[in-house]
Amino acid sequence: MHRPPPGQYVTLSTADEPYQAFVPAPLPPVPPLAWTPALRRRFDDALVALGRLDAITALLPNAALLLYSFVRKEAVLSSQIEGTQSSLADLLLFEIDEQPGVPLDDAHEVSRYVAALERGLALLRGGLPLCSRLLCEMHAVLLDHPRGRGKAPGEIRSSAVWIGGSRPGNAAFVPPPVDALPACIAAFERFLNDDPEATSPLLKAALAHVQFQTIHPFLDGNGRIGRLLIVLQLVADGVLREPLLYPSLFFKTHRSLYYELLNEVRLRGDWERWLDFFAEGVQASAAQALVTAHALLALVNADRDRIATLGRAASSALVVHQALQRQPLATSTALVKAAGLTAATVNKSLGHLSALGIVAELTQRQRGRVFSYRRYVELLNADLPPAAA
Ligand SMILES: Nc1ncnc2c1ncn2[C@@H]1O[C@H](COP(=O)(O)OP(=O)(O)OP(=O)(O)O)[C@@H](O)[C@H]1O
Repeated sequence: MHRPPPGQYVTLSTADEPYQAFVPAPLPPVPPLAWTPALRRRFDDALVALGRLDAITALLPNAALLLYSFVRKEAVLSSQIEGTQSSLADLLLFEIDEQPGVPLDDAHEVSRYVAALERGLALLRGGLPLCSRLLCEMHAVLLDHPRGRGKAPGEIRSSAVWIGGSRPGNAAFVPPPVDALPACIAAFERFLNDDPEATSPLLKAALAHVQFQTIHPFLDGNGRIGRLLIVLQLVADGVLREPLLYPSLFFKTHRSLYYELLNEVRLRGDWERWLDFFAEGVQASAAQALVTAHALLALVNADRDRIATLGRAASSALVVHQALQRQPLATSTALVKAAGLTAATVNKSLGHLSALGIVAELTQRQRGRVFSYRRYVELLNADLPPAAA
């Protein structure tokens, strides 16, 4: 549906060149959304898929261990949209201080995405509502790496930004000027917290994502903070108990449509096409996460059964196996720490797990050996695009 642009253009200029910046009107959209039966259906399907995904955290005892890897997978994908080349294995290697196959900065940058999500979750669980303070704190963590430090980490921008083009005058889109930011952000915070009216969580996440990108409150990292906000908000609103959803694969796969639909909202007030795309993305991501979760849990259960045949050695090997689910690439030192067993016991267990074909040693070194829970990592990589595999 086409409407007038949901906001106002203001004319500004740099070096005598005029340009127009867009200041979005507060959410929710006016006039109200056109809920066609097809769009309702999309939202229903997405909510059902989210419910199924959420259920695994309650129903399956090992599901909490999935979180570690799922969060990292989302970090890799979201950061690839931004242009980093780090793969999941690179990130896991970086985290254990092993040299990844890509520039260290890339892996470092991706690791900050994981840390930013953890920071946001901790603040949320500590009682802070979704607000600009929380987003700024996450942003400070996200940009805490060599390339990010010059881009005002943790601060609302104090200069103009533009998207597409070499200057505001030839940009595809110029977000609100600095002096309009406080009012835009205050209205955005109110919307996230159901003021002036409650909005159902999935619709809120969809509308908020566009609004956040349109406001572009930071100098850099808006895409990643905006994608993190989707998952955080679903957690804040009780749709998911844990951030198990990774929507960035969908956005990455359909990146030009993603950008086009963000534009269509601003240019023509066409929220409905965006909502349809967003709900499809959430549904597809939740369904994919569920498939991956079941495959991982089936593998873990099958491997547990095989480990149980080890007899007396089984109990220590099961503890190491458990630690490997949290950290599917790990040094033996890290596994000693995680398992709470002696180095000798862990090394013996790793020997058993290698003999069973469950783990593989990657370095062929005597010291600082790195073990991979091979099939587990393969399954996590299964739906990643080739560049990330
Ligand atoms: N035409 C557009 N209108 C509004 N937002 C847009 C448009 N095109 C892109 N965007 C948003 O801007 C984000 C990029 O902003 P920014 O560079 O600050 O974020 P990033 O996290 O560093 O990069 P990326 O999103 O590419 O990972 C895109 O992810 C998208 O969400």
